Amino acid sequence: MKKNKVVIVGTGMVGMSYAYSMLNQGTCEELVLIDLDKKRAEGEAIDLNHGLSFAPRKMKIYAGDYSDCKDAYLICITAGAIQNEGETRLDLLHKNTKIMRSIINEIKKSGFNGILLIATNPVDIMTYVAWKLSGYDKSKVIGSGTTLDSARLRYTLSERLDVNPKDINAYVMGEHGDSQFVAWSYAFSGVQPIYQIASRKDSKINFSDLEEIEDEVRNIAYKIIECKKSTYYGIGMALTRITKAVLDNENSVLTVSSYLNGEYNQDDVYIAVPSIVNKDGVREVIHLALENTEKEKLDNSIEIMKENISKLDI
Ligand SMILES: NC(=O)C1=CN([C@@H]2O[C@H](COP(=O)(O)OP(=O)(O)OC[C@H]3O[C@@H](n4cnc5c(N)ncnc54)[C@H](O)[C@@H]3O)[C@@H](O)[C@H]2O)C=CC1
Ligand SMILES: CC(=O)C(=O)O
Repeated sequence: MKKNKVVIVGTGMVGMSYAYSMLNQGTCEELVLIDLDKKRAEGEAIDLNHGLSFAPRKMKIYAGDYSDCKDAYLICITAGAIQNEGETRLDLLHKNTKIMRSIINEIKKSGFNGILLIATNPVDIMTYVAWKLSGYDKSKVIGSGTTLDSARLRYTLSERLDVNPKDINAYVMGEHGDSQFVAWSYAFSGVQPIYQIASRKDSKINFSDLEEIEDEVRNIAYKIIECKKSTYYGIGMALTRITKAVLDNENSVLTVSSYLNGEYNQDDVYIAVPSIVNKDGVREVIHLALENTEKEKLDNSIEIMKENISKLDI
């Protein structure tokens, strides 16, 4: 296995935003692009290569096929249908399960033995599907989960509080979808709990603002889709962040879709919870002592995931 080789399956808007972000950050040494539309992947590879003189490191970028998966360290699947205006991510369930099945079959045939990162929606369920069909280790199959939503939350809070988003430690948990929620009891601006900030009379935010922010973060993808049909830069950078955590063996805390095996008193489901990510994938699921209402929201998300999984023939 090559330690710095990444394959992207799906060179649409999400796949290419991810590739462009990795090129700009110098995240890997070798990058392979695979798509059903081979010509598209070929054109994207040529275009990216023309940016190499401006990139922070040398990279080998080319359009390939599934035989290139064999020695890759990480494969990210970004192939799949997108939501039409008004559709939820869950509306993509059957279409994208079919696509996922065909891709996983090919990846398995290649002899791949690395980390599988899923972005295709509905991402928590697609991660479960990828795991189930591949038979790979639970910890080596990861979904992007609410990494993007947590970044949206950090940005929104940073704007309201006028604090660098990097200093906001706050997490969106549960489904990457309509039932997601913010774990406010674990949200901090620097060293200050957000609850404490919201309870101060002279504060920039109050408790009703927190509800508004949570709602905004939950629904912002719908607004982007209404404005420009799909979202891709944010997820491209979120996927780069996760990839870096794996390739650099970072042990970083990210809200990826992780397999629950007793944590939060739940099992046999992938859902977004803070997890420690390193070279082995998810090293550890962090089991937070959530407030009762937060735990109910997590359970609700999990119920929705399980109900939808039960509709699938996998
Ligand atoms: N997890 C997250 O936070 C986010 C997930 N997404 C999801 O990412 C997925 C991709 O979105 P976009 O890139 O905008 O779509 P897109 O339509 O721009 O690209 C999809 C690509 O997948 C390819 N493809 C389809 N079936 C394939 C197969 N069997 N094998 C190989 N390639 C195949 C298509 O040829 C196309 O190039 C969607 O499901 C979308 O909902 C989008 C944004 C955020
Ligand atoms: C489309 C999508 O899943 C997002 O932007 O959150």
